[in-house]
Amino acid sequence: MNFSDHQIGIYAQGMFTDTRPEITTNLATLEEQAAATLTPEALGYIVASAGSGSTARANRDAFDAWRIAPRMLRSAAERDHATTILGTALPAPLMIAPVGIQTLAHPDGELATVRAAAALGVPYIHSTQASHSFEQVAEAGGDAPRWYQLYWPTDESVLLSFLGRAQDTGFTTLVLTLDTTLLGWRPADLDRGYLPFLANLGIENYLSDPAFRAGLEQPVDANPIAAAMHWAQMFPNPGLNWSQLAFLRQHWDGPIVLKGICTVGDARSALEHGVDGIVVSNHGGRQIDGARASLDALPEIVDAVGDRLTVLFDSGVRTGADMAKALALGADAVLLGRPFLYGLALAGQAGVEHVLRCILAEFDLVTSLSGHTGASELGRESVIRA
Ligand SMILES: Cc1cc2nc3c(=O)[nH]c(=O)nc-3n(C[C@H](O)[C@H](O)[C@H](O)COP(=O)(O)O)c2cc1C
Ligand SMILES: CCCCC(=O)C(=O)O
Repeated sequence: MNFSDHQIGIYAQGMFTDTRPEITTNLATLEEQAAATLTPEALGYIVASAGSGSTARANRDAFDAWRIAPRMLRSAAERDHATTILGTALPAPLMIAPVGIQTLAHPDGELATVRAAAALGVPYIHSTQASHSFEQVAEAGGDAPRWYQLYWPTDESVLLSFLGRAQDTGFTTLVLTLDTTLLGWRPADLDRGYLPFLANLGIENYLSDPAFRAGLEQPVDANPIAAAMHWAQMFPNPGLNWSQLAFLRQHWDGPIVLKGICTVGDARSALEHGVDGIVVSNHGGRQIDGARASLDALPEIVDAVGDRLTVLFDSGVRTGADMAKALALGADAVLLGRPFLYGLALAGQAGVEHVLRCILAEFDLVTSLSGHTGASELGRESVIRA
């Protein structure tokens, strides 16, 4: 795939038509454009962060504190960014972060996102909170690489049912999210008394689950509120602890990744507990207001475990240059969060594709212009503290 062709295509569109592209190519300001299409509730849920927003801001500040140190005259005509992460082939070290309830952004929700993933070969990670089921996404997704993100419910029959359905429908790697055993303090939602999974949005991934349904006194359709409350009772799991990972190993036949690691100590524990990878992440600042920036945690975690664990990264990635910085600081691949959701909000599948193509094209240009022939050449010498 030649990512920079996307740039030429955009210029050519300007040459042959007098219409403006409907979605901006400025990934840094995409949020403003998407905001205009979302309801206040959806906007608050998607964009706002925990508490005062200090961690979300810190995520961005951390990117600004690193600058790319470009090198010249290095023969970067032929470039190859392809890589393989835990057995999954990627055209470049980019994946789509797990995001719940995507129908909040667009009626096609996860179906649009997985189709965009298939069109570009960029992996899609299916949230436990998805508004479409494993089965619907597997059918829509064709040959898109697909992983599954688990929120560990306290009801063991539902947990086992999720793991079984995910494996039966071809999700290859399990991502266990650690940082959301309780929902963080989110004033934008609290002020409106708004929580999507209590807002009767039909979160099909669990509403369709046979084990979940077996625990209901009335069918979902007869009493949707009771169904939502049933989920609200099994979702919080603050008792989750390291010793339970052995149980996942027994019931998941494939790689396991822990998402939400922010310290060297936890990265070492992940290694000791025999998982295959981690995602250095603070959940986009949505959980602990005041937590450190995800990018600030990355280099020391890579130094401690990077040679023995796959280290993925998210929280704050907005542009191709951000992607290059995180890879330079040692991430094996980055997860794109809110930006793809903005593309989804603006134009469904086409919008997600647009955002993925833009970030990949910009990444290709930034790395090439700074003297690299591929993502694998990015290293600490590629960046410098501002
Ligand atoms: C609206 C929304 C919903 C999310 N839902 C999930 C989820 O279901 N599971 C999960 O592990 N992370 C979820 N996340 C967190 C993302 O996977 C990712 O960690 C985060 O978006 C990265 O931060 P960024 O968007 O600022 O780059 C969600 C994020 C957003 C914005
Ligand atoms: C209950 C959490 C649902 C999705 C999520 O992870 C988020 O909103 O950040």
